[in-house]
Amino acid sequence: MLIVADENIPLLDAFFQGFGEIRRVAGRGIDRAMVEQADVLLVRSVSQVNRALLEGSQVRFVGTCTIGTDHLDLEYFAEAGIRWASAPGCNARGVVDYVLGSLMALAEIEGANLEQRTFGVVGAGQVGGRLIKVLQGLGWTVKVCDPPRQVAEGGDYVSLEQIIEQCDVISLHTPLTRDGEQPTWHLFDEARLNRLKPGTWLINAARGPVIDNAALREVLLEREDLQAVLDVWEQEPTVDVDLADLCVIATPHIAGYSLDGRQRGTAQIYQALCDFLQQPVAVSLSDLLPRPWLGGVTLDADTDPAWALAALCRGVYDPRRDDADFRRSLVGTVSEQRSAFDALRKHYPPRREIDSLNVAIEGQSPALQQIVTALGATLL
Ligand SMILES: NC(=O)c1ccc[n+]([C@@H]2O[C@H](COP(=O)([O-])OP(=O)(O)OC[C@H]3O[C@@H](n4cnc5c(N)ncnc54)[C@H](O)[C@@H]3O)[C@@H](O)[C@H]2O)c1
Ligand SMILES: O=C(O)[C@H](O)[C@H](O)COP(=O)(O)O
Repeated sequence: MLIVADENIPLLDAFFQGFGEIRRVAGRGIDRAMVEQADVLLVRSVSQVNRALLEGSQVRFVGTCTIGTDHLDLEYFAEAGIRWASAPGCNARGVVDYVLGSLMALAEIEGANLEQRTFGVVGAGQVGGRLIKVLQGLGWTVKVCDPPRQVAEGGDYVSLEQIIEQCDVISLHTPLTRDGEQPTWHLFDEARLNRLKPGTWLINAARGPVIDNAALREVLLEREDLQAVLDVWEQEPTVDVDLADLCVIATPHIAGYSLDGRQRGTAQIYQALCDFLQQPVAVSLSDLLPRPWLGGVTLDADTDPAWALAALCRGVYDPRRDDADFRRSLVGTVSEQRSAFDALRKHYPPRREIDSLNVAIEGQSPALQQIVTALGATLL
């Protein structure tokens, strides 16, 4: 069996060498000739997998080691009888850590009290759902917009217009969709961006085109009160440098790049391939993932809860280092910037998720206990 795989998929050998030959290719440059003889194609989000790539090949299984599936032509797969799998939720916690780290940075930069803000989460799936749980666990006010879930399940949801009118912080966690009842392409267009409440913080760690980037650039130029955090960009790996300059935090699509999340993505696709081939699962991620290394922290019961919250979140992940590296890369020609975008991602340093963190509290402090539990760190 020939497996053609994006070279940036971690643990390829550990999971897949038992199946046959693994041929590594650059994900962004995958072409027909590379996949023609492949039985299995393993990708990440940078490869467009569609009829133009696969027609005439012998590929029967496509696995994307990512949450997002907007780079896959699922209609064509159904028509061609190609089985596919993605990795739902694999790096959702990494994105939550990114959002929390961004909130802590913004609170510091703006001198804002997070407890007094109203949070809006748009998209309550794997990522948004986890984020909502953390924010509610902290006792903060959260409004949620998810029309597909509202229709399917009912529940306590608000409209997008209510989010825009009522929220001080808006975090986007929808898939990128162009069709259907609730398409998200340019969900935040010029009109909606202009209606944001004064002082709104807008965070996009979903997919770039969920926000009209050109419109956002114009609105940010006009409205200095708004703060934007962007991890994803409309024309990745090309970035609108003027827009990046106007963002308070700008990063090269690394929100979900926790070590755990990336390796979990590979493990989920390995399991899906075993299922497709009707083979037993023989390799386990827990045997491969390095032991948690964030270590332990001891908090005195007198520690100020707001300080503890910021310190714990920043200890896990502070996006300002990635922001600085990214801004340094936005020089030279467009082609150099595109290469730098991919290089920052390819050589991304290992980052652990918050459950690697053990927190002990010396003395009795229900407020600190609530914070540690809400964040998902391990309370000793
Ligand atoms: N930046 C990163 O590194 C990174 C990492 C992981 C995931 N992502 C992206 O984050 C997004 C969310 O991922 P997920 O795993 O939570 O997806 P998910 O499919 O689990 O959840 C998405 C939710 O959005 C809702 N939704 C769909 N259309 C909507 C609309 N018009 N308005 C409001 N809600 C809508 C769905 O009902 C669903 O509940 C995806 O775009 C994914 O590709 C980015
Ligand atoms: O969809 C996802 O899982 C994330 O956006 C993921 O982090 C994308 O990473 P990439 O496939 O571009 O390496």
